[in-house]
Amino acid sequence: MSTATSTVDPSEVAKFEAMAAEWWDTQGKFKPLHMMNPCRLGYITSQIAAEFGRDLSAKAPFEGLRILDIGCGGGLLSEPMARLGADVVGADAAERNIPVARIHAEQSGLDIDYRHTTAEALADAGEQFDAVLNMEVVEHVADPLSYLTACRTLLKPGGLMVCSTINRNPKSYMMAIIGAEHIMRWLPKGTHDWSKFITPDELFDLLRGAGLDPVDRKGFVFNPLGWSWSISDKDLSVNYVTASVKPAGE
Ligand SMILES: C[S@@+](CC[C@H](N)C(=O)[O-])C[C@H]1O[C@@H](n2cnc3c(N)ncnc32)[C@H](O)[C@@H]1O
Ligand SMILES: [Mg+2]
Repeated sequence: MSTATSTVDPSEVAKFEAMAAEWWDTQGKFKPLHMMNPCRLGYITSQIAAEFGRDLSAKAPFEGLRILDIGCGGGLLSEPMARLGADVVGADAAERNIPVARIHAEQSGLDIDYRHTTAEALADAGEQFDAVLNMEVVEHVADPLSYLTACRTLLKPGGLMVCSTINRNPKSYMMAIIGAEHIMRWLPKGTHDWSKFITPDELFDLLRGAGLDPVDRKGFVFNPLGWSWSISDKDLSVNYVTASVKPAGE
């Protein structure tokens, strides 16, 4: 890895190094992310289309857009962005994720630039993007404000960041830790540290502190009857997502 690694929490990254081989196993440790994917992709694509005036029914609606998937894991979000025509960089602090993501993209006939690096190192190198996907990462970093500030630097003026994480309250402890790790055993015990979860108001404050304008927030809600996820305007009690923009002219 290149230069600064200040916002990387090595113990958090080690958890993902240990699970790297399982990224594309829909029944494996990343089952919750696979189950969430249609729902979160609906949100991400509609936010990007709205910000950049794109028609999602077009053949390659994101053509000409440069998108960074920071904390890309195995590329569960990078791949659909590339399919929509975007020029995608996927970056992750866990080295073992990168070959897993690369091989899967190759097998899928997709050209994605996967790199073992950090937001800080990309920012130091002067890289800039139209959109940054920052999904389920901020609860795993050492210093959320510095990390989000690096992510802001990575956006072009007028660029969009979509950032999701997990709320911090008794219900999120029951659902994301007791439910997902201990009862369903979707994730290894200890994957999430409840104290690192962030409330939506705290995340909006952090985003503003990083110099971004938060413009939207929605909940991702798991429905155990339909075994599916949906978007909610009101229920941000466990999983949620935000959209924010870098002011133009900066
Ligand atoms: C829960 S996974 C989310 C993966 C992907 N964003 C998704 O939603 O499908 C979190 C990922 O963030 C990575 N990560 C953790 N800390 C990071 C950091 N400081 N910089 C970049 N990636 C990081 C981990 O290695 C892991 O792949
Ligand atoms: Mg997480």
